[in-house]
Amino acid sequence: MAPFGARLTTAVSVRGPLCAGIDPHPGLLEAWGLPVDASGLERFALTCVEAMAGEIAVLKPQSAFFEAFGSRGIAVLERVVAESRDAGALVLLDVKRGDIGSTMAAYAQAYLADGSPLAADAVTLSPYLGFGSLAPALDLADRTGRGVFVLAMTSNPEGAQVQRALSDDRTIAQAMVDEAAARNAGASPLGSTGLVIGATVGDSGLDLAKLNGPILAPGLGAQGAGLAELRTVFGGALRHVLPASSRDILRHGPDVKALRAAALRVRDTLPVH
Ligand SMILES: O=C(O)c1cc(=O)[nH]c(=O)n1[C@@H]1O[C@H](COP(=O)(O)O)[C@@H](O)[C@H]1O
Repeated sequence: MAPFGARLTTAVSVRGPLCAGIDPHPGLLEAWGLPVDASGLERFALTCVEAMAGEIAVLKPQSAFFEAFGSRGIAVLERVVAESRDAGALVLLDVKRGDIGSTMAAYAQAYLADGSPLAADAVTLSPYLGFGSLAPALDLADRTGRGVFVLAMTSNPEGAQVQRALSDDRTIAQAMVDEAAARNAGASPLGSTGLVIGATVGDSGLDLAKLNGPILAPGLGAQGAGLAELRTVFGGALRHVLPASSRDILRHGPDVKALRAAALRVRDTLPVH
C-alpha cells in the first residue's frame, strides 16, 4: 500500500477535506428510532457507511461506542471498517490508544497490521505516556502504509493542564508537534504521522511550520467551532487540516439521503486544499 500521507492527499483532493465521525451515541440511536442494543448499533453504523463512504474522504468510527456492546459491537466495527474501505473512504479508527512500548506493540498489531480484522487506514494515539512509547505503532504504520494521528492539543478544556504546560521553554503540545515533524521530515507529498489539534483551542501558540503531516481538527459543529475558528487556530497551516464533525452531521439521520446531504453541506463549507 502507498504511504498513508500520500493516500490521504489524494483522497482529500478528490473528495474534499472532511472527516465525518461515526459516533453511535445511545441518544442518537434513540433519536433515529433505533433500539439501544447491538442491532440498533448495526443499523446506525451501516446507515452512516451507506450515506457517506462513497463521498467523504475520511470516516472516523469512535471505538468506545462499539466496545460498549461487547463482542457484537466489535463485529459491527469490523464491518464498518471493511465496508467503508470497500466504498472508497479512508478509515481513521478513533481508539486514542497509548501504553508502555511492549503493550503498544500489541495495540499496533490490532489496528495497523495487514490482515488484522480491525486494521484501519489510520488510528488516533495518545502520547501522554511519552511520545517514544508510541514507536511500535509508528514503525508498524510506516511499514504497512498506514497512519497515526497523535493527540497534541485536544478540543476539551481540561487538556490544557497537561498540553499547555511548559517543559524546556516549549509547551508539551509543541514537543509533540516537534516529535511528529521529525518523523515526517523529507516525506512527500505529506508524512504519515499526523496530529490532533482541536478546532476549539483558540490561539494554540503552536509552530506547525515544520510538521509536514496531516492535522485532524475535531470540534466542528457540536463543540462550537466553524470556519472562523479553524482560521484562528491554524492560519497558514489550514491546507494540511482535516476538520472533523460527528454529531452535527449524524443528527440528520436516519434518512440516508438527508444524512449524505448534511455531510456534503459541511464538506462544501470547508476551504479546498
Ligand atoms: O481524536 C479525536 O477524534 C478527538 C480529539 C479531540 O481533541 N476532540 C474530539 O472531540 N475528538 C473526537 O471527535 C469526535 C467529536 O464529536 P462531535 O463533537 O460530535 O463532533 C468525538 O469522537 C471525539 O472523541
